[in-house]
Amino acid sequence: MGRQPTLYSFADIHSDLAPNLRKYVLEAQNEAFKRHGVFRFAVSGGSLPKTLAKALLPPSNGTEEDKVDFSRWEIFYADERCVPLDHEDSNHKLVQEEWLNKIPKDMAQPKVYPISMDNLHDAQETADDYERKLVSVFAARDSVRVPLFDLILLGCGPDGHTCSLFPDHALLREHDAWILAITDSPKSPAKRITLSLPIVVAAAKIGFVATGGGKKDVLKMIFETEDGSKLPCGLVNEGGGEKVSWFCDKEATDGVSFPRRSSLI
Ligand SMILES: O=C(O)[C@H](O)[C@@H](O)[C@H](O)[C@H](O)COP(=O)(O)O
Repeated sequence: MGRQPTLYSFADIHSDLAPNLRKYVLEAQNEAFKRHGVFRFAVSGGSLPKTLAKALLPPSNGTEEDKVDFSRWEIFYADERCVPLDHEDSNHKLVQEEWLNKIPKDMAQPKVYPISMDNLHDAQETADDYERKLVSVFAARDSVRVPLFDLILLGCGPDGHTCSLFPDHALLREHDAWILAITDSPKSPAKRITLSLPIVVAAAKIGFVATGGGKKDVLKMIFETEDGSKLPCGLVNEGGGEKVSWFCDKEATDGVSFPRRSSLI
């Protein structure tokens, strides 16, 4: 049981899921500050940036635990689409528009590491370039052999994909590279860059945010079936165990019998 992820189910995104997600992210931030003075955080696209903005943009309640100190945040991407960074399909553009650009200008700003799209036609070179970037940022500080993110926040696709790791794809068996290129993604656009599964499960904490009735079938599958445990989200559950938390609403967990919690506050 100790190796199981935690599944939270909230009544409402705005008044319930968002404040709990805030608490979770800030706990991860505070633990990371104690460990090494910075907070290294990776984020993906989809509906997540909007929910993250709901969680993190409201002002602090004044307590030390609730203080967001962006001056010590380093933000990375869990996955990106191979399009220019100002293209409407770009995860970086989405994260900027939904969240980062809304951080009040009189607050310290986080350091953001977008996946450079200077070499749009060569996805592998783009992946290698981001891996070199991670080597320089992480290894310089901690002399680590793998990048240990303090927190990675992910979405869950209706097919069970996460990051740009898709069901049954050969990239799920990649164990050496940190950053992977996919050129045949079943979800458009076909060319994408993604963290590899071993890097995701190495993180100190891994959070999923999955909301809406469109997620209930895949959540039932992930939490309750053998086949679901082999989907990319199921593999993160298996590899990350108790480091994994799911932030869902009641529509997404409708009919899921895996034990649920309704608050971490
Ligand atoms: O680039 C992408 O396509 C996203 O990063 C992708 O992995 C997303 O997180 C899931 O598809 C869930 O998306 P929703 O939260 O919008 O369902």
